[in-house]
Amino acid sequence: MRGGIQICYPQFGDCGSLDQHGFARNKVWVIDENPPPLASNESFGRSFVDLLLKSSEEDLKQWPHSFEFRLRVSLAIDGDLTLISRVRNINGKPFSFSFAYHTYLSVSDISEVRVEGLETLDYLDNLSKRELLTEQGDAITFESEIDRTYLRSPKVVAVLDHERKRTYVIGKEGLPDTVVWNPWEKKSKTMTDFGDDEYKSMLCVDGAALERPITLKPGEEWTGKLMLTAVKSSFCFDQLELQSKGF
Ligand SMILES: O=P(O)(O)OC[C@H]1O[C@H](O)[C@H](O)[C@@H](O)[C@@H]1O
Repeated sequence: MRGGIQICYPQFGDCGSLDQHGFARNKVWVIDENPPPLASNESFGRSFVDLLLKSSEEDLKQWPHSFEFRLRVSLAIDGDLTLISRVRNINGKPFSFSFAYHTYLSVSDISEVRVEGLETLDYLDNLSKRELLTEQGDAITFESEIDRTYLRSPKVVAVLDHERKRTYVIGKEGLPDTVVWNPWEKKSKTMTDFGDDEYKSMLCVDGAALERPITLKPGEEWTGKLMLTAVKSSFCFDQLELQSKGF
């Protein structure tokens, strides 16, 4: 599966016994025809759909933990997209999982893109057996394959696309980590569902909970929220303005 925002649950990557990124992204989710309403302060100019996933018999064979997963996808009139994942343990025993919103962003030219907000952070380099390193640059730019998990990253990260004069602002809650991935030329050629040159016009920046898996006791619920907005690049990476947008 390529593109969009994939739900990686209950496992991210290959860190576990399940298939890469867990089973949720390969499932048919059910629309909740009667979802709880949006809070009154959130409902103006906003549409939403609630998608539900429960463990099937087949899932329980590979991952024996019953859960209820409610994904609320809501779109505001100005184009802001919010995804809220709620996972509830309906099992008799605690369970743990990792999670990511594997978010494909369309960019004009990856060589002209920079990511701000992750500088000076520690990261696990997935290209080097998850070695723990520290980001040195002022911002992240791209000139080769990258596959990193930035640890304890801030609530807001910005992806600046200079050529398109557009900045993606990615806000997150309940998701301590951020994955940055671009397969670059060599790996793209090995991916059968990905064009050889498609790496030039994409970047994945994923809000995630990876370093410390989430543990839920019976009856407990976890919430992880992602907010994605595109603004003109004249936009200043300014916390006050972000706060006014609800980040
Ligand atoms: O090819 P997929 O299973 O969709 O995974 C695509 C990529 O997802 C994440 O970004 C991982 O960090 C990468 O290691 C992986 O290659």
